[in-house]
Amino acid sequence: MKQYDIIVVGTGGATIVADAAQKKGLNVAIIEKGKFGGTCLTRGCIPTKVMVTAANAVQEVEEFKKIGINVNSATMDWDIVSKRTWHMIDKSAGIYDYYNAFDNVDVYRGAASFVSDKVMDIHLNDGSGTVEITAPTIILGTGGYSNVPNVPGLQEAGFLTSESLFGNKFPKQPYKSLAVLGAGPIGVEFAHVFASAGTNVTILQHNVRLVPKEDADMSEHLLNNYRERGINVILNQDTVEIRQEDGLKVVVTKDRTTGEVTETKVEEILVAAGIRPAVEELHLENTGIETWPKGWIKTNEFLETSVEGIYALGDVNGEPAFRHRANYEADIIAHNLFYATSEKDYRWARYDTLPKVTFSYPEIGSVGLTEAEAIKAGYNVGVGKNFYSSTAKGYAMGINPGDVNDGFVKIVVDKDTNHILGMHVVGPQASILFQPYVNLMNSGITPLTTINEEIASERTKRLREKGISRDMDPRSVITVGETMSPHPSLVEVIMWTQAYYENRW
Ligand SMILES: Cc1cc2nc3c(=O)[nH]c(=O)nc-3n(C[C@H](O)[C@H](O)[C@H](O)COP(=O)(O)OP(=O)(O)OC[C@H]3O[C@@H](n4cnc5c(N)ncnc54)[C@H](O)[C@@H]3O)c2cc1C
Ligand SMILES: NC(=O)c1ccc[n+]([C@@H]2O[C@H](COP(=O)([O-])OP(=O)(O)OC[C@H]3O[C@@H](n4cnc5c(N)ncnc54)[C@H](O)[C@@H]3O)[C@@H](O)[C@H]2O)c1
Repeated sequence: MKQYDIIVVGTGGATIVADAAQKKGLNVAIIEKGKFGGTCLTRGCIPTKVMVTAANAVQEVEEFKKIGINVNSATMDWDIVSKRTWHMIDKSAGIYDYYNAFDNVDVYRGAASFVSDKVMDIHLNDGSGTVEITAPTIILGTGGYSNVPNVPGLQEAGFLTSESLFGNKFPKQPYKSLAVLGAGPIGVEFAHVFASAGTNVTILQHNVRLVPKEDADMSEHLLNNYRERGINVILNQDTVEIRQEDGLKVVVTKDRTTGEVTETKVEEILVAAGIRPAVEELHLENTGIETWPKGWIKTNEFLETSVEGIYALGDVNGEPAFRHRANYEADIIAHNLFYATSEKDYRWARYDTLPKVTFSYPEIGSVGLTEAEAIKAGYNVGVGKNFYSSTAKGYAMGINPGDVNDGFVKIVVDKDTNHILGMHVVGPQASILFQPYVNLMNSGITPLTTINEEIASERTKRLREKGISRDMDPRSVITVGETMSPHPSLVEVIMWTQAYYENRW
């Protein structure tokens, strides 16, 4: 059995740990069963944002008239947008070559499973058999998959998920009509893309709101804008069955309150109903790794699992699923394993300053608690709102009070301390606007906060007992490097100067 210093499973965010280990000269095994680069590059953030950027341009042209620019309506050149999308997905091939070139790295194309706590079997993709390897340190960054609801007739009718859309079902031209099941970030982003490409889009959402994880005011503003531009949104629906009729697919849904039945006849169905963790193939039952009921791997603030030396990061340890969260967690693991100068210098994860962006049109950017969450948490909540139209720049952009696209900013404050609890923006460039608040909320003296107390190596117990804290000096370039910024957004242009300055990644 081949022995390594570290095994890294999955080539999304986990590659940050692999990079650090490689640079330290350790013997590294990287295992990937699918496309190198993981979800974000090959079927998630990057291809969707290439398409969303084109869709944004189509919508922005419509707004030019308001500021005195006469142009014809824009149309999307599907072939060019598709080529640009696949140009990014195909970058995956270079990642294998990159890692394979290092003498101290072995790259395995196959699915990893646990034989016991520190021993893994790799079922090689080429069918040549299995390889057994071991290491004292194992990093699990296996991500997640689309959750496909059990709806009668769905499998028979056929459907898309983000995996198959960016796989063998990528359309040669936009669909004539599309039903999107689910209106989290995936649903509303694809609805925007296809509606901008000329597809007749219907969103069928289970919840009473679009993007229900965001502040309710954001959902309402997005709903008004989607309906205004002709996207058919039907909320509060249970999907009852799918029928096939005249070569089309009929989605039968029922209002969860009134029971009213709606039939939506479309060319294609996109399922965007959340994700589940990629754990089945890992055979965690052969280890002491504990999971939550739906399979997410339990981790603590140091990203440790319940087996010492095994860490889990990114989508596989729970939601919300963001590539910048996976990167942040991987950076913490890499720091603690390879760069920390003493135990006092150890880093830990905090999630109250996690930035979130939904690349809908308009965009939504947020950090921290929603108004409802803050009230539920027992704070003495104060709220402030400001509309784009109240500023000179808003006027210059052609946004007037009362316009359906008059976006706004909502701040949620603890009135007892004046501390910012949350910041929410909906409107043009929302993905950029809220970042100063992420930096502010992430700075100051930060005490270690325990996550999942029962998961604790001896070192973790020691650090918790000591009650260490970290000085997040707001003027320090190191603090910038330890602050998350939403991916993929223009904020990264400024935030990542730190990474290049420090030669961090
Ligand atoms: C359509 C879509 C759009 C998105 N847009 C955004 C966005 O704009 N911004 C954002 O921040 N996030 C976005 N996300 C979420 C983001 O893509 C994920 O949160 C992120 O990619 C997760 O990274 P990860 O490192 O946890 O896992 P992944 O990137 O999923 O990597 C896991 C890898 O592990 C491999 N693997 C799994 N099991 C095994 C095994 N047993 N053996 C070997 N290999 C294995 C998989 O093949 C995969 O390549 C989007 C997701 C989707 C689906
Ligand atoms: N911009 C971004 O950063 C970005 C983009 C896409 C995805 N992501 C992440 O990826 C993950 C998955 O995204 P998502 O949008 O699938 O998940 P989600 O869980 O946020 O949303 C799924 C939505 O589907 C609805 N739903 C569930 N079952 C349904 C059914 N049978 N019929 C109709 N509606 C149903 C739910 O009410 C929910 O609002 C999330 O964690 C998200 O944060 C992030």
